[in-house]
Amino acid sequence: MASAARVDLDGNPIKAMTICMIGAGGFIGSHLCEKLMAETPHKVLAVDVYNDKIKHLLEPASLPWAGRIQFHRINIKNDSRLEGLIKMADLTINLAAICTPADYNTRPLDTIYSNFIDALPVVKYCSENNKRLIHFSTCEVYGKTIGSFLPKDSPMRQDPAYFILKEDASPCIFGSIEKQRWSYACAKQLIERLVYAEGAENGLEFTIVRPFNWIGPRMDFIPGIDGPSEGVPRVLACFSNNLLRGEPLKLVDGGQSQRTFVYIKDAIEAVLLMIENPARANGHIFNVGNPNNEVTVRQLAEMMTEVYSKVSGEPALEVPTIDISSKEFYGEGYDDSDKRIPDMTIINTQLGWNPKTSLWDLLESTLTYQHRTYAEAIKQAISKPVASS
Ligand SMILES: NC(=O)c1ccc[n+]([C@@H]2O[C@H](COP(=O)([O-])OP(=O)(O)OC[C@H]3O[C@@H](n4cnc5c(N)ncnc54)[C@H](O)[C@@H]3O)[C@@H](O)[C@H]2O)c1
Ligand SMILES: O=c1ccn([C@@H]2O[C@H](COP(=O)(O)OP(=O)(O)O[C@H]3OC[C@](O)(CO)[C@H]3O)[C@@H](O)[C@H]2O)c(=O)[nH]1
Repeated sequence: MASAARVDLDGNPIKAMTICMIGAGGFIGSHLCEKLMAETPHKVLAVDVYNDKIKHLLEPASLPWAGRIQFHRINIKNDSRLEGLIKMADLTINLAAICTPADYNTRPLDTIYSNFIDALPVVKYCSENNKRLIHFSTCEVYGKTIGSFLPKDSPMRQDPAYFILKEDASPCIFGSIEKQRWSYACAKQLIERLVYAEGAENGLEFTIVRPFNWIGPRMDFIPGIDGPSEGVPRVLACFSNNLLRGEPLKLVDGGQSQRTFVYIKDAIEAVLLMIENPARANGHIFNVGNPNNEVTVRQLAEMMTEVYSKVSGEPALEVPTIDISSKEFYGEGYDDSDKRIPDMTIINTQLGWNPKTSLWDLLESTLTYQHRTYAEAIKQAISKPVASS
């Protein structure tokens, strides 16, 4: 429950605020709403087109935080109520986006509109009404590392200067225009530049968040269960789906790309610090990730296989992985980030935040959730006879 004497990092009392959270019904939004309801006195105006992932916070009316969270079913593309909600709030957090890589090269227009055009009014209303904005960008704005352009056997590839991603120093390196994978990163980069320029020219109080592969319960969907059968979610849900169905995990282009994964609950702590410490967070761009949790995608698949066997009690598959080309898996125009290690200096200095949870531990709690939530539904779906046409 909310404690009476909450203070910020400088020892000042934290005043209760109203937060307009756009995209509140998604993966990150649902965890942020949960945290705000359970541990703070703040009010949330939760904006989204869906609310399935926050239903447990909205009903029943007897919940301890009833009255502090209100759901507004609004598509921000075309709804005049948005400006009113931003005006009512002290802070706006924009999470709304198309952010699944399978969409970037197959629906590049929707991706660019969602990540740039649809975010424009949010920035404009915040700027015009002198309202603070926390905008969610992505680690994908870094694109590829400088090191990836060096010869494979170059010793410079081991030098952190060629791969650590630093908010105020690293360049944004994308592929050619035909590689439409980069439509998302490019749209996110341009909206970051716009937010930054609004800060510089018009005094907008802003914070930009660059999440580095946050994972945990409620991420995306399991195809054919709570999402389209042919849909392709992000890697955690793809691999969870394979494990639940007892089929090999598909390694795109050999699973050689590297990622650092951070537990959603650790990352939400960082966002709460930003919310409650405006003087330390305003004007900054923050990497939020866990540099200690780096693996190749192949290693992730192997670890998830082992953890899933432990939490489900089922034996691991004899052939746990199969290789698939990116063209076959994602289609024409896919490309990839080779490696993503966040520099943590800025978030450390400004907010004193550090991630805590190891990859093994976060996979254990997440796959326990996946098994409890989906195993029975998958069993039933598999045993159902396919309708003849
Ligand atoms: N999860 C990660 O690791 C990660 C990594 C990098 C960046 N991000 C960024 O963080 C943000 C949230 O990501 P997430 O993982 O929670 O994604 P998500 O897809 O689970 O959540 C996005 C939410 O926005 C809503 N939304 C989209 N368009 C909308 C519209 N026009 N009007 C109203 N609502 C709309 C969706 O319905 C969804 O609930 C995104 O901006 C994403 O680019 C996330
Ligand atoms: O079945 C699969 C699915 C994916 N891969 C490969 O895994 C890597 C990671 O994929 P994913 O988590 O889906 O996405 P990215 O990390 O590439 O991009 C995301 O990062 C942040 C964000 O902005 C939002 O979450 C988004 O763009 C990748 O190499 C896939 O090819 C696989 O092998 N098998």
